Amino acid sequence: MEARSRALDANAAREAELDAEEMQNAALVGAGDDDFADADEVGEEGEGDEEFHLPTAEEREEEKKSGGPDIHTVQRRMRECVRVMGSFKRLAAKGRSRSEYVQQLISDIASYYGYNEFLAEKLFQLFPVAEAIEFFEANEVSRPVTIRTNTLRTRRRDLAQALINRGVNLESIGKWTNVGLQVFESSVPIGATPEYLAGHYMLQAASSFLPVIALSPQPGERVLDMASAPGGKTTHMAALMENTGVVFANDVNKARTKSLTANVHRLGCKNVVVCSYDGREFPKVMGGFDRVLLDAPCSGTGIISKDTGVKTNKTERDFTLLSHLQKQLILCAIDSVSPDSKTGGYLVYSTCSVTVDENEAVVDYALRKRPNVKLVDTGLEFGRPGYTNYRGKVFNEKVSLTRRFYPHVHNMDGFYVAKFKVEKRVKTKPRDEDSGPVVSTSGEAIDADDLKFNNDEDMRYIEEARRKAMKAKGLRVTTRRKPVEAGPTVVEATA
Ligand SMILES: C[S@@+](CC[C@H](N)C(=O)[O-])C[C@H]1O[C@@H](n2cnc3c(N)ncnc32)[C@H](O)[C@@H]1O
Repeated sequence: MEARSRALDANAAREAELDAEEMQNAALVGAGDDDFADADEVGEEGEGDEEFHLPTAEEREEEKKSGGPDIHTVQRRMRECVRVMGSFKRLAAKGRSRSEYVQQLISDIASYYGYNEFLAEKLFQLFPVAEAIEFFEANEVSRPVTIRTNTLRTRRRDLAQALINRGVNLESIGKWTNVGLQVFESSVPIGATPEYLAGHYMLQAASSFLPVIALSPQPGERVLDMASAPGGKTTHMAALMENTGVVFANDVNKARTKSLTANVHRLGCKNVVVCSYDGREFPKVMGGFDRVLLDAPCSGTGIISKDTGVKTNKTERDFTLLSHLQKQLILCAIDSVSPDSKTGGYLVYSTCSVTVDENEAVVDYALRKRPNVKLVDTGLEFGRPGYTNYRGKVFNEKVSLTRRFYPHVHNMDGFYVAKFKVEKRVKTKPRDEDSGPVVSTSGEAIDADDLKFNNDEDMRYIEEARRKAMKAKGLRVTTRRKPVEAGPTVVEATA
């Protein structure tokens, strides 16, 4: 009886959630002005004379076999599905479920925008229905060209003047940055002007300014940029530090450190040391930093408008491997920060991806494995709060202090920023001769084993993802492999 009542409560809660989502969708549909947002204007019956029919699973199969529907059918179907899902109870066809509309919509999004269905679904799930369409639409449009003034060489107003004199039409990006300029049009190539060659600016996406602003490195500090090539953020940090202290600019990829070194020289950064280690070797190779930036290797789902290959070249396995690598890197980054730093003791974690696996899940994992760190405000003036509850996963409530940035909301690349304060680890009386339980800064006792990177756990997920990927490709699935100690593949994306 009790269980039944709990189930009814859960159902009612889910219904209420869906109703709220419907209202939000309806508001978005009403507010937007893109192709899909005017769905309601065509009235209760939908558009055109022909009544809309949601294809059955069999009809969808037939459609696929015959080479897929024409673009107008797909467009109309997407509009209709968005409209129906904006007010499901009222508009859905009798006997058809919400998941049938969702499946159809995801499949149409994939074919219309050119994604594989796996990624289309993963990204679709991040937003209410109508907003998801806005996100996919925004990925079809290039973001504004932006540059960052190198304050080691010039002032923004002098740079703006010099470029205007060369026929560049530009404006400041926004109040949140005093070094950014947005280029509207230019009669000269912006990556080859004398000012560019003299290092007066860096061609850099606006979103890339955010983690450095959040980290806020100070003059005289010792800073690590753990994954730094080609150096957009390293050189920004060097400038904020006024060429004092030291920035260790590391990247595992030796070839990429060439462009990093070139940028360091061009921009006149004298406080940068370039090195090439796997980030997972820190802090063994070096530690005790006042601040660390981990601009992690990621899937690049925030920069699809720049790299359209992401639409089709990512599988579930890639996300599992990346999340695994990101978790390993973030623990090493935390351990490289000096909790005794007089001026800092901070880590910023960022990615140019919008998936939860690469962002909130990694941050939440770090909080669980390192009880001596806490999330703090990023200090950024805008951005949506990180998810604390996502599709059944519940994260630490402080994850709401992290920030998400989206192309359709902020007109910049999709991005994620989290800022941690690292405090001292406190040990209580030893359990045996050489090790004792660690307690969190809140005094909670933590099992020492729990602090280690759980390789086996992640390898199980990786193996499962490999099997699924093989199945999806129609390949025969081999017997389950034992977890191996192999380092994950590095999938790169530049911000
Ligand atoms: C998002 S990009 C960094 C962009 C850079 N921060 C910037 O602003 O110009 C990620 C970088 O991580 C590097 N990387 C990948 N795996 C790594 C690892 N295990 N250790 C250190 N760097 C790694 C890649 O070579 C790539 O240059």
